[in-house]
Amino acid sequence: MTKLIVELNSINKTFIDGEQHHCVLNDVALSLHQGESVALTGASGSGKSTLLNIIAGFELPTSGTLSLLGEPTSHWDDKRWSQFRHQQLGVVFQQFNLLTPLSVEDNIAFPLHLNGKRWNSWCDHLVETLGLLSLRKRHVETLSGGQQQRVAIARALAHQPSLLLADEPTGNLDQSATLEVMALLCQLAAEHQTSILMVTHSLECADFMQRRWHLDLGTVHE
Ligand SMILES: Nc1ncnc2c1ncn2[C@@H]1O[C@H](COP(=O)(O)OP(=O)(O)OP(=O)(O)O)[C@@H](O)[C@H]1O
Repeated sequence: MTKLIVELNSINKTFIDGEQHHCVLNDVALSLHQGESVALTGASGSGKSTLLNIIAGFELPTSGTLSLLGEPTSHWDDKRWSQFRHQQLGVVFQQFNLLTPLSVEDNIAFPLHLNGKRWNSWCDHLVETLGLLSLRKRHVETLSGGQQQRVAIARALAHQPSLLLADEPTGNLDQSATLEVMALLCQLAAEHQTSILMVTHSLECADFMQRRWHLDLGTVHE
């Protein structure tokens, strides 16, 4: 059996808004192994981003346990969370979240700096595969949406993370760019057995993933 990258047990998340208690996740139990890919689907407001935020440590569950790479996170301090995010986690956002004053190359190198690493042959491979070779020195704000999304993917994979969280990574792209970017994302993640958890509203994108988790009324159906 391959390594367990994410394990959620009896996860509950309730947001309190004044007198109102809003239960978003109800007794969620899930596991994601090394190299597996999962599409996370569900209606707007069903809790997809909340689940991603809990796995990335940006939000705490109300109750339940989260283990990452086999380690329970309940006693992790900020330093341990930062270490996990810098070394093991890659994130692709719908709005790219690139560092706009920087070039393509500097954006991709950013996670390497956080880990005390230097540009290497894997980065060259990412740049070439994602069609960014001629754009390396360009400032990211001068690029098209599709080009920026490819930079975001390169940046998320540059440090060879164990886990890639992607929130609607092709939400801003047209149909043909979506299919191309999805295929590249899967190919590159597979090269280092990176597990993927991807939020999507598109069944076409979901089909690129091996499994599907559907969130409905706080519960995940596979
Ligand atoms: N910080 C917060 N405080 C209060 N309620 C919140 C908070 N964050 C999220 N929620 C509520 O939790 C529910 C789930 O939100 P979430 O953003 O996880 O949904 P989603 O499935 O990602 O939606 P979408 O597809 O529209 O992005 C929503 O009803 C939202 O209003």
